[in-house]
Amino acid sequence: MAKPIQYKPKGLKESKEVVTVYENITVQELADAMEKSVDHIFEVMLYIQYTDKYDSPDSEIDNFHVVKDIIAKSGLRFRFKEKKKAIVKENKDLEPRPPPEPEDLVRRPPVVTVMGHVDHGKTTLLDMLRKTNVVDKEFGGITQHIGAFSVQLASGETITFLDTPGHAAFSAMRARGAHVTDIVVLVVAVDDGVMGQTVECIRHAQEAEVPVIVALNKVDKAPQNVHGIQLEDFGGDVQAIPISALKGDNVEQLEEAIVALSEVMEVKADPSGFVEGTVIESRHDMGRGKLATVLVQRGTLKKGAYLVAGASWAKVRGMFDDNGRPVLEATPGTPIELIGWRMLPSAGESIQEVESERRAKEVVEWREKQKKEEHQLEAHRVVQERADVHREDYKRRREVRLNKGYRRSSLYRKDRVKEIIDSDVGPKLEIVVKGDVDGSVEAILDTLDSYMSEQCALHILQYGVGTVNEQDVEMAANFGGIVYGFNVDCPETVKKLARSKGVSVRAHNIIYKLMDDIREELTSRLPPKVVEEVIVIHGDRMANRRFLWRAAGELTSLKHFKNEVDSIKTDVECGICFADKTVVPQHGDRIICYERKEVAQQLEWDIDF
Ligand SMILES: Nc1nc2c(ncn2[C@@H]2O[C@H](COP(=O)(O)OP(=O)(O)OP(=O)(O)O)[C@@H](O)[C@H]2O)c(=O)[nH]1
Repeated sequence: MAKPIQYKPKGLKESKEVVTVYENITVQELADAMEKSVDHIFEVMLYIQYTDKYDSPDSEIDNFHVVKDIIAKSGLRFRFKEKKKAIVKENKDLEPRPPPEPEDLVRRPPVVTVMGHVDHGKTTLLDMLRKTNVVDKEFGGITQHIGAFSVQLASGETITFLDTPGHAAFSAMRARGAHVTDIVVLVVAVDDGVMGQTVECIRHAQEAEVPVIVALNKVDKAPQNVHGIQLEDFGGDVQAIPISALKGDNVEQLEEAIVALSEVMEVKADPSGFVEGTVIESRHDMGRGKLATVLVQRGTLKKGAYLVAGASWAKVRGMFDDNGRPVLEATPGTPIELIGWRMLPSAGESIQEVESERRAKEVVEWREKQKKEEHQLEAHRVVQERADVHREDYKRRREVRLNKGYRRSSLYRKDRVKEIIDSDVGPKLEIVVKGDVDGSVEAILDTLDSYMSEQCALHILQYGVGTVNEQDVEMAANFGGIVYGFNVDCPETVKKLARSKGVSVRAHNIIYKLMDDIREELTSRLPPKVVEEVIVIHGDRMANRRFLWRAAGELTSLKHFKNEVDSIKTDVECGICFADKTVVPQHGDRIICYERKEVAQQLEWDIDF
């Protein structure tokens, strides 16, 4: 007797889509691999045990059975693959130079920032300090504001002052982690005393661990107040030097105090090797182009050097001091303005010298790429966050809908929750219904209630009376749905929004036409049905037909003697080979051949008006 063959038809199984997965795949990655939404994965997980912990798109699914289950429940098959190791990119950024050897250090000018409360005399003091410069200004150089200037004292010492507006610049530099200032000169007008900004400046200086020298200013105005200034807040031993910035009294004493303090602090730097520095200011000059004031902090800068600052680079074409005079080289502690930038660097950015233009470009490219990747990650994070909010919102709304037991439509009955959710896997139509009056909306919903088929799920996202509005469109957009309006308008602005979101808004004023429209939409979503027709063999030629042995899948070979043939005639002997090699045909087995055809599905819905 012929033994019934029990194998499953392989040929049919092959038609399922295969999802490639790997260990510890995240919810998002699984959704991507399945070409489904993250929501879909979460919903399927509602029906799988021990999945509560996978509650965000970034959650790694560490239980492979869960992954398999999700895929199976979605009507797909899986293939396991080793996760590709993340390619470690070669870091092309610059390495900071190792700290200098103590024997390479030499004294350099201290860098001073002048701070103080508004109107206490910062600008007046800076002007006066500039005037104390003993260096010959015959060159005709006009004092320029470049953000910093050097003052050479009669003693031969040099001090560098930063004159970018007070603490704003100081804070900006600090925010970028630039440690530029060695000493803060805090201007306190004796006629006004310690004020709000004074205290703030002290705090800034203390946080940056920069020592403070107090310039008690305007002593010419109120000399009697000098001893009344309370300096306790300044912490520790703070030098206070009474000056008149306006008249220049004691300004040299202040400079000497700065030099003395810098000696105690051993303000030193290594003038050899590749240059390191900080951008103090940058600007566009009509005539000279892109300019940046740079404070050299290590090495000696020369014309022709290649510098990188942030994501910009320069080949130094020229260097100028604060009097606009060209300089040939700049040693540590020296501020210079330089030209040759491809892009303007920002204040506070640190500068490093590189060996060549090629290297400068490479570093900049690398940094730009890094920045872009960071932006992309950030954008991805924002999108994720929004998706999370959306998902929560969707769950909440669905919960409300289900808890109401949904009087209107059997589509929402609680006992059908699972079906609804499962139906998310298959074809579905999401709609928003708006009508002119209660009665018409009611009539539409009643008619939709008569749709019971499970061929394509029909979800009513929301319904109501009134014109189609933005919210209807947003709702439809979120679910890839369609808005149906019955006897209602759709304002131009809403139409525009719908266009931009790719939402179709359909206006009808005859109810059966609206229903036909919905029926068409439902039908168009049905996948073609695969039917199997038993091929009648009697003497027919069967060219181009595919054979199916129900048990053994497709025929991979059909031979007449030694020749591969397309068909075989009735009563002619032939050799056949099956895809499934595990099947051993037995004497008396019947071979039934099928042809598989795809036919359009008909929607089962008798609309009852
Ligand atoms: N009598 C006297 N007036 C001074 C002295 N120093 C500055 N002033 C005056 O105080 C006023 C304010 O001085 P500025 O140098 O502009 O003060 P500032 O701190 O730079 O002010 P902001 O830039 O607004 O924060 C000006 O009218 C100066 O002339 C001083 O030593 N004696």
